[in-house]
Amino acid sequence: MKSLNKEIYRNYETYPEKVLQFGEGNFLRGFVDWQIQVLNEEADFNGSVVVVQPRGSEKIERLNKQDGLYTLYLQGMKDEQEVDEHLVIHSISRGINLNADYDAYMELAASQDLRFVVSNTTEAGIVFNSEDKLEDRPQRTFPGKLAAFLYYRYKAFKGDESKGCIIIPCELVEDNGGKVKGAILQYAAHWNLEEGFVNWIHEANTFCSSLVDRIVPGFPKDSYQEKTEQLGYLDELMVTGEQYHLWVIEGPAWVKDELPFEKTKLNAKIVDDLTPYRTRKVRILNGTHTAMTPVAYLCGLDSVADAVNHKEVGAFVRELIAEEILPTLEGSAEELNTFAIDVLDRFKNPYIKHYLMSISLNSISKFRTRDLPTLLEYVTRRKAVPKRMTFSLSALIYFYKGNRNGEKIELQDDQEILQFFSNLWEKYNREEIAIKELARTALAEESLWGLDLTSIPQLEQTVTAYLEDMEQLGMQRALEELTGASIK
Ligand SMILES: NC(=O)c1ccc[n+]([C@@H]2O[C@H](COP(=O)([O-])OP(=O)(O)OC[C@H]3O[C@@H](n4cnc5c(N)ncnc54)[C@H](O)[C@@H]3O)[C@@H](O)[C@H]2O)c1
Ligand SMILES: O=P(O)(O)OC[C@@H](O)[C@@H](O)[C@H](O)[C@H](O)CO
Repeated sequence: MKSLNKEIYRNYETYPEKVLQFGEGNFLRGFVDWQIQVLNEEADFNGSVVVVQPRGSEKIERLNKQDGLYTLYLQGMKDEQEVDEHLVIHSISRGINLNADYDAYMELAASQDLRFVVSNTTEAGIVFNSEDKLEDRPQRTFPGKLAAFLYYRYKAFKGDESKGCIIIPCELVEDNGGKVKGAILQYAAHWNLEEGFVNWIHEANTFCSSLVDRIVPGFPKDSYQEKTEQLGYLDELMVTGEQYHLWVIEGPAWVKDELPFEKTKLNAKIVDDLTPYRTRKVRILNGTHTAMTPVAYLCGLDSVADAVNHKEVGAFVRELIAEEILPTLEGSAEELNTFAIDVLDRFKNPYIKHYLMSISLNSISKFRTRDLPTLLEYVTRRKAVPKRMTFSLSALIYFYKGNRNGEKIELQDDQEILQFFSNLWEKYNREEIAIKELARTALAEESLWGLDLTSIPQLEQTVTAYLEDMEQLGMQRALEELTGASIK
């Protein structure tokens, strides 16, 4: 069978290269590149995307082998109807392998057409590394690469202020636009770049923070064969995602003229302040994902849909949202409730299999940013610990024991974090410490949570009790004890 490329798929227009994209991952391909295609088709955006890989080069080579083409499945509810559609995305003109062809990257910096930069380099990507040099080909970090790119552009156009870029990071990090700009300025200072460049960064470029929302589980490993037979071609870059999408971009109103979302069916908006959208999404959607994962996985479940459809786990998830997450958020209770109902419907999407293990990646830092604020706010408002969120925290500590019914769990987190928990559970297994001490040591570790959690009244005792239940009864029965208790 042939592979997807422009020999077998020719039916599309090509456009000037207007967007530089840092990241070749599933999310950007299932979200931004699809939106660029819709902007071209419905609003004359007239632009294509050049992709660079923030680290490595293997996926860029695969992208180029397919001439930037790939099949996107969008499956789920749309306007209250079930929709299962797929289309070939052709908005990517090419990928540049920065290790092999850095010159092409420098040439792109001098392009008249280029106007936008987008990125998704995970929570770990927006960083400064003092070892990066301007002369590196390429620099190690994403901001290092972008700082060099913008400097070549500044030089190529002799500081022309009309040649700046609109930079829209998509990383799920607060103030992502400000953080990228801060890192660029740090590189400018570190590399002793001239004041004119720093002024050009401020005056000619617009850094827009953004909030993205679409569940994109990515490559359909369970249904790839079936999909390939239906399509009649091989596609290593196939992506699956839900129908729902929201892109909120914080920036000046004139950005609407350059990104004409309003002329399209896209659920994308340019706003003055994205904070309310972000807090709501991160606490309700991502927070619930992260909080349910260790509980559901240790009950023997593998996907988000399995979890919300399970009697006890589903009830746990719904009560967690209703009783603990929503009451700790600011804003209209009705709007928050509607958003939460939609999120639960999205979790049940029968078309996509969103694996709990993929959500579990870096769970400790995710709990810290997505769930701990709920726990702390609840304690402040109610003067008591939220029992379901505390149960999740206990389940998370239990998950890092690394064992499900005798099978090893492939934990994915920073090496130091994995080592910390492995040492702790080994001490417990050797009977050197009891659960109480294990709970205290884990909760007191500020490097994990950003604060000493034993300072929260009743938290240590509650976590100890839940961990004892988990150890003695197993997760399913420990959960039954909890939900049974909550019904009384
Ligand atoms: N998949 C989703 O449903 C979804 C939805 C919204 C947001 N996100 C965000 O996207 C990220 C995951 O992206 P994905 O789902 O496309 O996964 P992916 O594994 O397909 O892509 C990850 C991308 O991040 C890059 N990357 C990883 N670590 C990096 C680092 N230290 N420095 C620079 N680049 C790095 C990789 O090169 C790759 O381009 C997460 O941070 C998540 O919060 C994902
Ligand atoms: O992608 P992660 O690993 O940061 O988080 C897992 C999920 O919570 C996340 O991917 C959501 O599905 C997404 O943020 C929805 O917009």
